[in-house]
Amino acid sequence: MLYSTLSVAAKREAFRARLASGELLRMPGAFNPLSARLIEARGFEGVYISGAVISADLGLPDIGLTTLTEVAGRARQIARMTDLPALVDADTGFGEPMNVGRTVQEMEDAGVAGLHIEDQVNPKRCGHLDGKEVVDRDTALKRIRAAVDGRRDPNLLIMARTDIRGVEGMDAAVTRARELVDAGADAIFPEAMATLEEFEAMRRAVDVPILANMTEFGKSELFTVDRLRDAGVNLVIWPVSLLRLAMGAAVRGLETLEHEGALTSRLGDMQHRADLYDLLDYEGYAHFDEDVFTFTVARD
Ligand SMILES: C[C@](O)(C(=O)O)[C@H](CC(=O)O)C(=O)O
Ligand SMILES: [Mg+2]
Repeated sequence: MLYSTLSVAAKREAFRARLASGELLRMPGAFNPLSARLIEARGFEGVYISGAVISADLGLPDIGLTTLTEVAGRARQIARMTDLPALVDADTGFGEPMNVGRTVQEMEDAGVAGLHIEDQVNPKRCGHLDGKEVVDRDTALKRIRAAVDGRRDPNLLIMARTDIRGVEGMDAAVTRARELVDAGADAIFPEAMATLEEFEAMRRAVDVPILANMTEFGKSELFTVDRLRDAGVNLVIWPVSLLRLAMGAAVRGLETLEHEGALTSRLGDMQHRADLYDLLDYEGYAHFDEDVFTFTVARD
């Protein structure tokens, strides 16, 4: 009922512990608070909060148009709805290194377990598109140092994302990843790795957890969880996948409505009302009503 039953501190601690255990944590992207509930109910280990999804949800492209306030607000709505740890996409940190410090504090207050900050120039773009640019080494490291300085809860996971692979190649990516770890990053998100061998090279390069981005229609081949685990990956995200699936279903549903004038033939594709109510814990609210509001007042 209502929000997560765990405190934010407990979620961060659990996230750190699971990462330290070496298991591979699967974190599908929640496109809204309700889908975070579904991810938890299906037994996944975490929830990813994607910048691309937040932008798309607002009808905007993912080119740095969203503000810190919008992203932190959505992160709060999603993170509070689940007992799972949430990892949020903080893009380039929303400004200069000083802003990055503030971004970290806002995200801490929003209740996420971790966030990632990337080394793209502003305005950023999707990491799987051509023509992106990265900042110089100094600026990239300053962003991470500012993030670490801004953090108040040592259990908040600060992940550095590097986009340099798609710009300067794999050697540069390995060097940048090592430098980001030296600057204080707790984990590395090597963006747009093309092959499993590239993930393995990144695995050998740093001794902190690494993340694999299994976004569709991008630069990376889509590897299974088992193959990523064997390559030594610690976290995997499918950032936009649930939104893509839901939008794909919406397109097909609208087509049916156009052609058939009713959605009867699509009922099997829909989440049943009963399943929605389970997810929302309607029953818990009903009991609450009974226990709290159904009482008799004695008159004498
Ligand atoms: C992970 C990502 O940063 C996101 O915002 O979800 C995107 C995903 C995408 O656009 O497919 C990315 O840059 O990879
Ligand atoms: Mg993003």
